[in-house]
Amino acid sequence: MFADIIVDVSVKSLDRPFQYLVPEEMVADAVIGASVIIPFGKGNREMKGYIIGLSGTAKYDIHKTKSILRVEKQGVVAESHLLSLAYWIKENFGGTMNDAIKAVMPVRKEVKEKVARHIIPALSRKEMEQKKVYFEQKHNTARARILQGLLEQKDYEKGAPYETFLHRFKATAALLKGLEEKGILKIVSKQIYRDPLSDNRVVTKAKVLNEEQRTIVEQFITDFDAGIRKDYLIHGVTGSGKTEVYMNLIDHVLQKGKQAIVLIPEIALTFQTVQRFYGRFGSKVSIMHSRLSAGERYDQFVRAKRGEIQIMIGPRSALFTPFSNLGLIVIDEEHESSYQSDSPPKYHAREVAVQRAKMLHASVVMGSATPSLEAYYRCQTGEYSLMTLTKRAGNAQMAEVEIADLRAELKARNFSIFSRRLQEEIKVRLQKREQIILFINRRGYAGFVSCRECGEVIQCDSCSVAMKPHEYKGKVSILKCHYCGAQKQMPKVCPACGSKYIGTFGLGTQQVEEMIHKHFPEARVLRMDADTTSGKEGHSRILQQFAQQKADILVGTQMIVKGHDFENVTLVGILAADLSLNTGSYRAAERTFALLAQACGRAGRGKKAGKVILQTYQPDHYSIQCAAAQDYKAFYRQEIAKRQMLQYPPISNILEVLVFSEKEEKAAMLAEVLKSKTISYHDMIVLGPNDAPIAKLRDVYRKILYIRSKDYQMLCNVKDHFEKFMQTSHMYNDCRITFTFNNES
Ligand SMILES: Nc1ncnc2c1ncn2[C@@H]1O[C@H](COP(=O)(O)OP(=O)(O)OP(=O)(O)O)[C@@H](O)[C@H]1O
Ligand SMILES: [Zn+2]
Ligand SMILES: [Zn+2]
Repeated sequence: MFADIIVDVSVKSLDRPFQYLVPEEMVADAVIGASVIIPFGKGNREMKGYIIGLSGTAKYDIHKTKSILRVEKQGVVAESHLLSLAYWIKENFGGTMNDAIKAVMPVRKEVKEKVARHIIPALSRKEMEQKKVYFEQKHNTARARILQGLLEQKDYEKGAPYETFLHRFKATAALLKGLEEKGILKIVSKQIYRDPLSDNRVVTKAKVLNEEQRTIVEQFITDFDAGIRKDYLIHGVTGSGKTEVYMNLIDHVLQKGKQAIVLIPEIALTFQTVQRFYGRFGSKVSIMHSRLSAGERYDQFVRAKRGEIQIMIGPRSALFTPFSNLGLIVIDEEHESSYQSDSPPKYHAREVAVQRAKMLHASVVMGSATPSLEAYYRCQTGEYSLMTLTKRAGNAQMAEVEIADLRAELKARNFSIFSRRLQEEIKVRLQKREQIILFINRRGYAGFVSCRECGEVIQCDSCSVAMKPHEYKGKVSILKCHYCGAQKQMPKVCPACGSKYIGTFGLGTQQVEEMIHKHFPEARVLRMDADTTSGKEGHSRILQQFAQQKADILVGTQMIVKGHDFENVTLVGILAADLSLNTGSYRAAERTFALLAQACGRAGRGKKAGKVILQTYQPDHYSIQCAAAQDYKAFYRQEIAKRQMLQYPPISNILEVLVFSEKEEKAAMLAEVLKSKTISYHDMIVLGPNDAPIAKLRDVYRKILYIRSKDYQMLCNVKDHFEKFMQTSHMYNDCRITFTFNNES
């Protein structure tokens, strides 16, 4: 037998299968997905590889075909469908096959499987009792004691650890072995897993669903039981009880003997969310997150593969949990940009989930209060099925939102970062001992030029995105569009109103904390940003303190708007709502709307009514207006029209090609060469090459090309074409390229 093997190196020139002979004694273990050690290259260096195919015929001279040295038995063998999925990822998102295999396989570095011995009864309880009495009558106290020990166990069938018998019941190895030989008990080896969920489980009962929730659950169940699998999108306003719906769907899928994966953004993976699933499903659930060690993560995959858990919760990577009978993939907060991988293969979890579900005849349920334009657009075209939750669950009302116009504050000579209305409201809440969240929109911090008097932002005339200031000798002199490369001089006065209050500015969390202490010295403040959350549990520690009402005000960046549920929060202040409108990305309006609508959704989730003050320099912008009205559909209509006009995704597709080299001329030259190769393709718009937004990183220069086409497959062809070129042209050996399709950030 012969095996096709991918070598474990992410080098483009080795990115093809190599054929090896499978020695007779390894045939049983050399299955597709197994990892193997092979002699590679002229020196026959021992390398690791993965079997991706098997066949009976040799492709090359059989006398020259080398043999596999050994099959690594430790570890999970990737399901063969996961390998097909890896291939699909490579084809659709770029990167090497090795990168893709790595993405779908659990890490197995530094893994030592812990094995412990366990004693289980080999007789029924009744027989065991009779045997015990028999030994007692024979005055064989040691044996009787051990049998008594087995009978005492809470769960008789499960027995107890070997050690327990040695210590508590004073057994000896010989004694236990003797009893095993007599067929009274069994000594088994069990693998010990690291379980990331602690045992302090609070059991939570399922809630009685409201009508909207029930409708969704019923529709899903009807489809599911009829064998219909679909990709659904639940558009449910903040606090509408989506999580409760997911749990009911999962419950049904589990009852049908299938398993479920729940994707949630890493940042939302707090004790709160996990506790809800754990409370409902107990030990059927496992989690995956970046703070687990490689070994712990690996263990979770092993448990899934052996059928010991039925639900896996985690970020992107949990998508590849090797369940044997997957029925459902839930993607919570579907709009989150963290679902796109930022290292090769730069796949999008939404697309991969849909593909994996298709391969396994499973359903996908996405949910969001602010769906991505992609997902909602696909509901319009009929690709996804739309389901909606229009009301907050359990009687809570949507918060009332007020816009505070910062231009007017400036006119009234209020130079504070808090508008007058926000100051009033903070005072009231502090008096009432209700809690406050102050949210600073730090996306796009200081990365654009705007007017403090009229709110005008300097934009590129042809791309409709904010232009990026470029510093020269510590001063901003020119502005550049990073899509098309257009340049403008830094204006001295505002082109719209003539004001001289024009420039770059931003706001930090620390600064806000200081201002609170100045304005409201009695307030207890918690700050949540990259500095305060660096520790292992920093994140959840702060949230927990706030939930226990140990502070009046929580100040933070985007990380505080994600899916948290604090019932005593009645005021949310959004300090610089429009900063993120100006990141220079075509997704800026979408990101801003989502961030603001989610932030508004944090207020008034309990019995008390909520209020939001949204401070902005651009009160008329549709992102701000629609977020304040918490009107997703109105936002979608305007945004999709803009995407249509400018041919941005989801109407069209954008392939971003990054070219890296330590020599700037070399990177620029390669980018030009690649651009020239696109001439043979039709209906394609190529922008650039330009400096990438980060033009130089760790002494490596980065040039960027944007290629737009309505036809995704055509962009994949271009990618293949570029990859082939890179493999064959030695001139650019010192350069590297990566691809990103329809960038999410
Ligand atoms: N049927 C119900 N009856 C009573 N309370 C409910 C019901 N469903 C959900 N809830 C409660 O409503 C609150 C909001 O629910 P949940 O967090 O699931 O909403 P969500 O849609 O996920 O919100 P977000 O998108 O803002 O994170 C929770 O406290 C939840 O326990
Ligand atoms: Zn102006
Ligand atoms: Zn431009």
